[in-house]
This record gives sequence, structure tokens and C-alpha cells, in this order.
Amino acid sequence: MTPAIAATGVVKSFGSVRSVSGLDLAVPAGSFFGIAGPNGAGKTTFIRMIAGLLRPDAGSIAVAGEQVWPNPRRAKELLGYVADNPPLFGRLSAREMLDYSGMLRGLPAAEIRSRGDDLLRVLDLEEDAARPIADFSLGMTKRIGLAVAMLHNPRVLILDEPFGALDPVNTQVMEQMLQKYRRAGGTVVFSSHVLDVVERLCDRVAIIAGGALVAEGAVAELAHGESLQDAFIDIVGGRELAEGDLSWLSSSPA
Ligand SMILES: Nc1ncnc2c1ncn2[C@@H]1O[C@H](COP(=O)(O)OP(=O)(O)OP(=O)(O)O)[C@@H](O)[C@H]1O
Repeated sequence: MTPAIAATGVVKSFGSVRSVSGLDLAVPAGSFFGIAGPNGAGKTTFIRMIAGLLRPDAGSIAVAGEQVWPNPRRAKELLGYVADNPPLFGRLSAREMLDYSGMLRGLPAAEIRSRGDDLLRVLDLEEDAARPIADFSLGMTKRIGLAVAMLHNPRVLILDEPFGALDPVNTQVMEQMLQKYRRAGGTVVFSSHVLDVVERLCDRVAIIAGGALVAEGAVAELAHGESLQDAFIDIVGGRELAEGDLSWLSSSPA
């Protein structure tokens, strides 16, 4: 079966900083796939290249068999992408944002309306549908970002830190939405530092460090009987405060 995402030898530098360094990754179609890695590991850079927003310096990326570069248009049709802090049009209302995205995707107006109604209801944004997005909290912005990414019912959804800023109720709703989408045949790929969510939802996980893949496999295999968080620290290396660090914190506060 054609992988949902196939990346080979992907490289990206910003000046002298090599952000992604020869990354190979295959995400099986129909999987729930987590990408984890320390801060600055290159996750966002890699995801933006998959989404067709950043051109790799070398290597190739295909989404459901369609090459993303040099012409990302077809791959973008198959993909829904939610950025860490979704760049939406702040002056549009949530409803207008959905109408505009649906038009860009070439969906019929009636379909945009009915799917938009569904998404706004499920994501608990119905009452805020007429408010400008600029007035939204980060959690609300993430939810409307997800609605925009799902409106065209893409084959692959890729989400950068989707659960940050969501309260527990909305985390549960988002998890249920993603599981439903996955049961219908979609592939979900998301990056997260919240490893218990990765452990709960994903069948497979990739760990990226220093711009390269350092581990990939079934979650249970990688965790090896410990928590995924412990396995992650074993793989990427932990860091502890030395005895003398911040010693002033041990004295009584003024
Ligand atoms: N536009 C840019 N210009 C310069 N350097 C960049 C740019 N984007 C990313 N980098 C650098 O590339 C490296 C990887 O950054 P990236 O944001 O991809 O990491 P990340 O794994 O998503 O990190 P985090 O978990 O902290 O969000 C970092 O050293 C970062 O400073």
C-alpha cells in the first residue's frame, strides 16, 4: 500500500543551522502516527516541508504517492495541515474563514455550509461563529484551524502540536474527531511533547533529534515496558540539575 507520507533524505538548513539532516520516514496509510523530539529537533521544519510550505534543500517527500516538491498543489489537495499557531485571517469570523477555505478548495457552497455547521457544532464554536478570529483564544484558534484543515475531508491530516492550549474537554473532543476520521480511512500524523497522548492515540511513533530520525516503531515496541516518556529520555538523553545549580532557590525567599 502506498504510504501516507514517504520522506527520503530530506535536508533543510537556515543559514548555518542545519534544521533537518537527511531525514527518512514512511508513515503507513491509515495509521495514527506521532512525531516526538526535543525542542529544536526539526519537527516543525519537517512538517512544514510535508505541508508544501517550505522547500527542502535536498531529498523528496510524497503524500499518498504525490510528490510535494517542486509543485505541491496536488499533494496539498490530499492534505489537511494545522500549524502550531494556525495563521488564519484575524478579521474574518470563524464562519467566513470556513466559507473562504471551502471556496479555495473548490467545494460547492451548500457543502461548505453543511460541513461548516457540523464542524462548528462539534468543536463547540457555534456561538462564536460570527466573532472575528483575532478575538479568539489560542485554544479556539486551534479548533478553527482544525475545522479549516478538515473541511475538504483530506486523505492525510498533519498537525503540529495540536493538543497544546486545549482544555481537557476540547482535548477529548479533538481526540474523538481524529479517531473517527481515522476509522473512516484517514491517516493522522501529529507532533507532540505530550507523550501520554502519543502513547494513548498512536500506533507508531518517530523520534527525531538533531534533525534526524533516531527511533521509529510501534509505540509498545519503542516503550519496551516503560512509559513512552521514559523511553524518550533514554533515547534522546536526559538532563538533570547539578547540585549547585540555582542554589539561591534553596535559601528562604525574601
Ligand atoms: N526560519 C528559521 N530561521 C532560522 N532558523 C530556524 C528557522 N526555523 C527553524 N529554525 C531552526 O531550526 C531548528 C529546528 O527548529 P524547529 O522549529 O523545526 O524545531 P522543533 O522540533 O519544532 O522544536 P520545538 O519542539 O521547540 O517546537 C532550530 O535550531 C531552529 O532555531
